[in-house]
Amino acid sequence: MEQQEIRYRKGDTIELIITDHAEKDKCFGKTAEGMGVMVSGILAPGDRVSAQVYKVKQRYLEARAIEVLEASPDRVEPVCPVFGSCGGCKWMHVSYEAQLRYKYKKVTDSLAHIGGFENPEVLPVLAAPDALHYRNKVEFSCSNMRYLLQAEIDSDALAKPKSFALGFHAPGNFEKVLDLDTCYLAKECMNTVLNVVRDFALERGLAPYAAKAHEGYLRNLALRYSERYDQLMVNIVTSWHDAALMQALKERLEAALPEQRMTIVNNVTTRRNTVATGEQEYVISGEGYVTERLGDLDFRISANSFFQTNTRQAETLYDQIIAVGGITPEDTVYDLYCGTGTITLYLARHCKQAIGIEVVESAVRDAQMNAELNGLSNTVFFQADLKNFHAMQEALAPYAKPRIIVTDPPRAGMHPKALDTMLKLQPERIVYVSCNPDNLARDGKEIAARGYRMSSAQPVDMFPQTNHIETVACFERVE
Ligand SMILES: C[S@@+](CC[C@H](N)C(=O)[O-])C[C@H]1O[C@@H](n2cnc3c(N)ncnc32)[C@H](O)[C@@H]1O
Repeated sequence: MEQQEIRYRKGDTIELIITDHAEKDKCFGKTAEGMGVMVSGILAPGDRVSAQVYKVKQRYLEARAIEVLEASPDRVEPVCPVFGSCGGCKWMHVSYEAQLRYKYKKVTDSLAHIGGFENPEVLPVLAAPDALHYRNKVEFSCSNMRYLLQAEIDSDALAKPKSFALGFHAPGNFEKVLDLDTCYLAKECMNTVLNVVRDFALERGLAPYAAKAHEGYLRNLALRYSERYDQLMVNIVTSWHDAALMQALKERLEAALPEQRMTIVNNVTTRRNTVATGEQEYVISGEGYVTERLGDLDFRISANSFFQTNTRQAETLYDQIIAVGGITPEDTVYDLYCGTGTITLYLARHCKQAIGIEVVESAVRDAQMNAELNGLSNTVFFQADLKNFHAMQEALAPYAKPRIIVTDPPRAGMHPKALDTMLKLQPERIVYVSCNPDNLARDGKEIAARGYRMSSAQPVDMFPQTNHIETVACFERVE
């Protein structure tokens, strides 16, 4: 008898097995009849779930998970009680071993399917030594609209005021903030500060920032921690400066953390956006920056400087770059998208000349200062948009041609013009550091088409409990 085709309709409840991760925090699944489904929900490959269809496409369905009927063996109990409501961690519901497996698969799949690399040889992911409390920087937001947890909505009992929250933005919501007392990715001293600042703000009746109305005083609490020197930076971002209030808060923080080396700064901004950078900075106590050590280099990090957020894995990542770069003392090396020059300085210890290029002016200033701090005089930094890399050749002419180019672009990958100019320089080796496997694969495809062979791809896990993965890919010129 001929099998009857099943017709799916919007609103149908279906049952399916989750097979893989998909784009934008969704998962792929398949019904028993073999129909592909893109499902949203906190899911893991191996889960059997029921879901409600909300879109019927010609070749697949889109659905929202209703219930996990049978849990994947990868699942574990998340340590954070607000996991799922907070957008910070995406994969706390699966074991760390499973997270590494998923990340490995993501890099391999992207290189194969987008990059066209046949059976790409991807090395096992270098796991982070700490799966929790690894972040050296956390930015909390303050809002007059507290995001309510489902349990609170269901019970109608509000344990805290609705009109004040200090924590993380609810996923996809620029106004509402989930009030937190503990972030499991932050250091313990950061959580202490979070609670001291909240208590202080509530006691004093400080007005939380209202994003839509663009009013209120307290906007963000940005914290940085230097592991090597045990220094904490507390950056209170407000809409105006109130010296007496800052003094009182300083005393409160020092009383709560009497042993902690601490610097307190107040960044003031009148901008509409919710980014935690100020137009003006007031140093309330200490030096106004922290110093961190990577390898045998010191880096001075001020409130608004970029620095890798996982210190221990940053060292692993940079060691990988040196290991695959094959750099000799005669080499000139370019470091494209150099940020505050951390990679450039790492490279400078091994080569004759290291040249960093970066668009953000303050980052270039930090890079120059850090080169001085470490006595590395064989570095040069250019402030430029790499979209115009081709127009920089005259400025670069006094320096030797680079044998090796390191590139560490933002998530979007390299601008096509920057990629083209880099390939026209024909370095012997390109070390591509990427935080986005899809764009690494896209750019890697072009690099391979222009006469290079991908000789290694090493994923490094900088962000446990999230779906992010960093990869160091090495390309060698063959033609
Ligand atoms: C992933 S970060 C790399 C930072 C640095 N390599 C490190 O490890 O600390 C990317 C950097 O690219 C810079 N950037 C973004 N777009 C750029 C552009 N068009 N031209 C030059 N630099 C750019 C950003 O400011 C940022 O510092």
